[in-house]
Amino acid sequence: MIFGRVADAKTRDHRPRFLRYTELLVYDRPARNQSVATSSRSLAKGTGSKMEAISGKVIQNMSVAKHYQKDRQFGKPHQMHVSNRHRIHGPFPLQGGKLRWHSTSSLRLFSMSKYDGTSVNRGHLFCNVAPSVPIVSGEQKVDFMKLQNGSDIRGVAVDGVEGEPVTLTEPVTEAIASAFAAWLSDKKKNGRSHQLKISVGHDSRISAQKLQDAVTRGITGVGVEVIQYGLASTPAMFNSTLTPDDAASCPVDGSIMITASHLPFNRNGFKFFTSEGGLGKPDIKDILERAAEIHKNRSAGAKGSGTSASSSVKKVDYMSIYTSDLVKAVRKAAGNIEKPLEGFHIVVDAGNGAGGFFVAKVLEPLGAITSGSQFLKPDGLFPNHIPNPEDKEAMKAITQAVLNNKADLGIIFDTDVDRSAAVDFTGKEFNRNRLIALLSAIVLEEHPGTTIVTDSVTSDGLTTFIEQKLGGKHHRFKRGYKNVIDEAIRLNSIGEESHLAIETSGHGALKENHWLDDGAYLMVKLLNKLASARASGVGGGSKVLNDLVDGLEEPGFAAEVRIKINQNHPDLKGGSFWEYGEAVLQHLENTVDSDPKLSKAPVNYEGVRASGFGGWLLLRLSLHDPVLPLNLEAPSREDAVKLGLLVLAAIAEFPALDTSGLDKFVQG
Ligand SMILES: O=P(O)(O)OC[C@H]1O[C@H](O)[C@H](O)[C@@H](O)[C@@H]1O
Repeated sequence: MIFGRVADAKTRDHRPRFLRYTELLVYDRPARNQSVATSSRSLAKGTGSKMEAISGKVIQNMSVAKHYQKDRQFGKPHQMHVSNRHRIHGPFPLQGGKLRWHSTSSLRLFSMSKYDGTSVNRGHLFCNVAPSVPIVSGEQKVDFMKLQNGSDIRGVAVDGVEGEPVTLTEPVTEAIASAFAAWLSDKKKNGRSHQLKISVGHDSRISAQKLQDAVTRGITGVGVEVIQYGLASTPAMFNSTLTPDDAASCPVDGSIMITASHLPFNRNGFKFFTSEGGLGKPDIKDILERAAEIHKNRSAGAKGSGTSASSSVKKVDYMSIYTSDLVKAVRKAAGNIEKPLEGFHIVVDAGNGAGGFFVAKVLEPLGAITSGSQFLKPDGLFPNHIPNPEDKEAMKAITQAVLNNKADLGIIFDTDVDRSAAVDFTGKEFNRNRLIALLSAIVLEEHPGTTIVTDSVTSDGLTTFIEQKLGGKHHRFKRGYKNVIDEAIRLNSIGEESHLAIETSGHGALKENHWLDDGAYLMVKLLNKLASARASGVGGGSKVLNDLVDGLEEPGFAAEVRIKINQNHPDLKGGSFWEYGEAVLQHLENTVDSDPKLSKAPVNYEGVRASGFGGWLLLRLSLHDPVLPLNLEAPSREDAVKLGLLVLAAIAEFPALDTSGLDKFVQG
């Protein structure tokens, strides 16, 4: 039998306005107890027909015309249909523009994901429908370790982008989920009196449902209970391991969020939590090693997950529970007023990620006017802009919404709501250093003198602001939200009080909120300020927020240039890109030491940071990629170019570096 699937996709990552195409994936679907290989072979051998050519293959580059209405203002449904404008490589059962299929075969067309409110409502088109089964075909060797991305797991979950084959298949996902359950079971084996429970949630990606099903099979297959939250935010998932709630079976023992944050539509991944926080790199490595073993055994015919399912699956509307705490926090800050935001006009841009809940479940119950909010409906193709506060287009979109609606405040989230940024009533962004400055001002009012931990690419002006204006201490640490949070926890453990760990990327965590990395909670801190200022009679609406960052010196010019390391270049001499990058950094450090125009930062935790020409530069190794990101800030572009030229000269003797971006930058 043939099992086919059409996955909707975009031709270019993140670019909503480009042509979309649809791709047909054809898999052999073996009869019960029949191996894929057998099925495939007999199919090919038996008929010699058209089916032979497509047996077991993924047919790519099929362009299916469809009409798609942009969901610019929610409410407009997506439309899609298959027409006769097909460009197919290889035989395909189409006749007169309609899909025709072999009578003994089944074809399932997945239309674009369509969501409604907080519950996922996928539109599936079925032709000669047969129940889908876990796809186990074509899985050869899987390099599980390559799925590790720092403290997350990330992979390709949807076919459709050339050169990016699916790595997060359903069997791989099942194995990872089983491995997490096994890891958790080992961790909790002492003193446990109940059956383990794991909550599972996902963002708006088109592969969410498929992976949620596979994760559920993987967990229940090893006898652990699953509580599905459906569309959720990453911080809500962590919260479910902490906050008691009987109806929701909370706290759960562990939690899995299915997300790839702001990455392109075809990716997906997992974040794992216990009540101790997000799992770190060594835990992820452990889980992937276990998953590889499980997958190997299952592929070799050992009893698979799903077949031994013995535990239950429960569905819970957890976002309602989680958001009620956010609402309570704002009411409390305003002296228990029911609608403390009455009269404030606040627009939200969820970028079609998971953050749309903030309007109906947080702002509206608090009395805010939310008209003009945009892209609240989840759509895993991200048709409007990338849900990412670091993205210029995204920030432009929310800024425009604030100005068009004459709103008091704009709020923007990333896909899974662990990051956020805001825009003030004048259209100025509370993002990067300015967001950190604002949160620092709020936190330092509550905890005078406390240490603010930030990532490494924060500005000199921010340090001056935190230390001289606010009377706090700025601890500029490393890039990476987990690094920043862990450092703040470490400081507290050695007696240095810290209440805020925050990155320029919009990740931020507060001690008062269990060091939960929560974009929604960061915004709640701003709402608290608005509500409490008004409750205490301070006028001026949202200007109270602008006043808090008054005096922050902002650079005239800031840029990040990412310099790639060609891992296949002979100059690496068989070594790793990491070693090569370290050698580049050492060389730059020597150059800085001997250049009177530059002075090395006295305290620095990663890469090389130096001041010069009224600004600063930081060259460091990326956390994940064979890349050396260079950050430059200076009073003017001209000064930043001078810094760039010095770096360019220093790294010229490393031919494995692709300096084209930096060349372009210095040439203007
Ligand atoms: O080191 P880079 O490649 O610039 O990436 C750094 C970023 O990686 C991930 O996206 C993390 O979630 C961020 O916390 C971190 O800032």
